[in-house]
Amino acid sequence: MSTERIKVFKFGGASVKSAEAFRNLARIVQTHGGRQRLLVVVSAMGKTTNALEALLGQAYQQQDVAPGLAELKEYHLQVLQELFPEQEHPVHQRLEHLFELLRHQLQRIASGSNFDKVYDQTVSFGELFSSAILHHFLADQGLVNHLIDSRKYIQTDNNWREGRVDWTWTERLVRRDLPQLLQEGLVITQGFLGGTNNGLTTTLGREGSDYSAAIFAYCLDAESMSIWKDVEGLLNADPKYFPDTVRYPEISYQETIEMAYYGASVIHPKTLKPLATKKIPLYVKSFLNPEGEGTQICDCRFVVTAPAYIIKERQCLVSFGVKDFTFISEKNLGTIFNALSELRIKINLMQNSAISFSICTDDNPEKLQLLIQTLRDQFVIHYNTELRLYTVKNYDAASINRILQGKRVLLEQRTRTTFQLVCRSQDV
Ligand SMILES: Nc1ncnc2c1ncn2[C@@H]1O[C@H](COP(=O)(O)OP(=O)(O)O)[C@@H](O)[C@H]1O
Ligand SMILES: N[C@@H](CC(=O)OP(=O)(O)O)C(=O)O
Repeated sequence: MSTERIKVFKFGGASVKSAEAFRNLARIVQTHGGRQRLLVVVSAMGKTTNALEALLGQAYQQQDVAPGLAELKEYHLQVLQELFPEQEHPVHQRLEHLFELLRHQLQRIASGSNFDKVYDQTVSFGELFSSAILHHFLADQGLVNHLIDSRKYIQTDNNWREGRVDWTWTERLVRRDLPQLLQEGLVITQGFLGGTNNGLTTTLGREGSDYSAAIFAYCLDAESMSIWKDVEGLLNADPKYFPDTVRYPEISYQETIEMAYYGASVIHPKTLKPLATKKIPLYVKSFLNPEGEGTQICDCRFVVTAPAYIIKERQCLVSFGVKDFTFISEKNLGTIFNALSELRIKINLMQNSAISFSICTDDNPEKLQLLIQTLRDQFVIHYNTELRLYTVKNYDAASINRILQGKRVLLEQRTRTTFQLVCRSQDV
């Protein structure tokens, strides 16, 4: 069966946050997608994943989850009520059932259990809710669609909260079933979720639905993938921080991978590799202005039109000093890197001097305490939190001046193309 003309659309939390958002999504599918050969990947509604994380935290500490659960259910039921006013509609029963499963799941959580494993079994409900709603809503709009369970297709190991994809199995399963289903109509599935070979749920990392869509696009040799966002495309900065952004009409995979790596939250960093491998173009489009040109990310030569500004919030700067006035040696560095790798702590920036070594990393208090416990006998460790990491790609004098203005710099680094600095979050 030919898989040539399949397209993949991904809709994030913002594009399914309300009943009106679901209606808008259906219009986009009708106008820009079509009735067949389109795979739609959907994230949890609005901030549902955050709400589920909070519920999980309460359940883990044996606190009462009832009020939070009721609030989350109420949010979903309100949207449901607007989209499906008739009470006999099967979607109502389906959502009731899913919320009952979630309630049981939260009840079962024991305080000593493997937190990361339980996380995946719990936080995954957001996408199960949204995909069930979308499946029924599109069907009611006359858009024939199959709802598939992405946990049965995206196969991962049990690296909880950041499942590593088994590409061979995933490709085999996707190619076995989906081309046929895609000939018959649309296929709807959940972003963010994977499954292990013994039937447990995994997740692919926060905001990982872009990556899910790219995995399906890769396995189906898709013609293109489009991610529908609340911005006009890939911009040179996050408009939530910068009032004067410009859109890149076309940009290379390489440039975008680097932006995502440095923290441009518009695209999950793992998304680009599968697409670049098969040269599948990625369109970043606005669900608020679907006719807009958006951005095409492809195998092109990028001509720099504006420096890119990237901000990573909630950073922590940790410095390791030797205790005996000897220098930081390769052996010392080896010890530090081993501990970081064991604890899965990612380095966002690093720098060494004669007697100390510093890293900038995402602020995670639990992991930081474990790191200190592991290394405190060998190093003097100091840390600062509530920091921000700024990166300017393709910088010039004006962009550096702009970033430096009003900041007390804790650490600064530059290469030929990239300027980075760490400063306090309150220095704006
Ligand atoms: N360089 C950038 N270009 C466009 N948007 C950006 C950029 N950097 C960060 N963003 C932010 O990404 C947001 C969209 O991504 P995200 O919230 O993850 O979407 P969704 O969850 O709906 O998929 C925008 O609202 C914007 O604030
Ligand atoms: N719902 C998950 C996965 C995701 O990708 O969401 P979004 O597309 O809304 O960023 C999260 O919030 O992490």
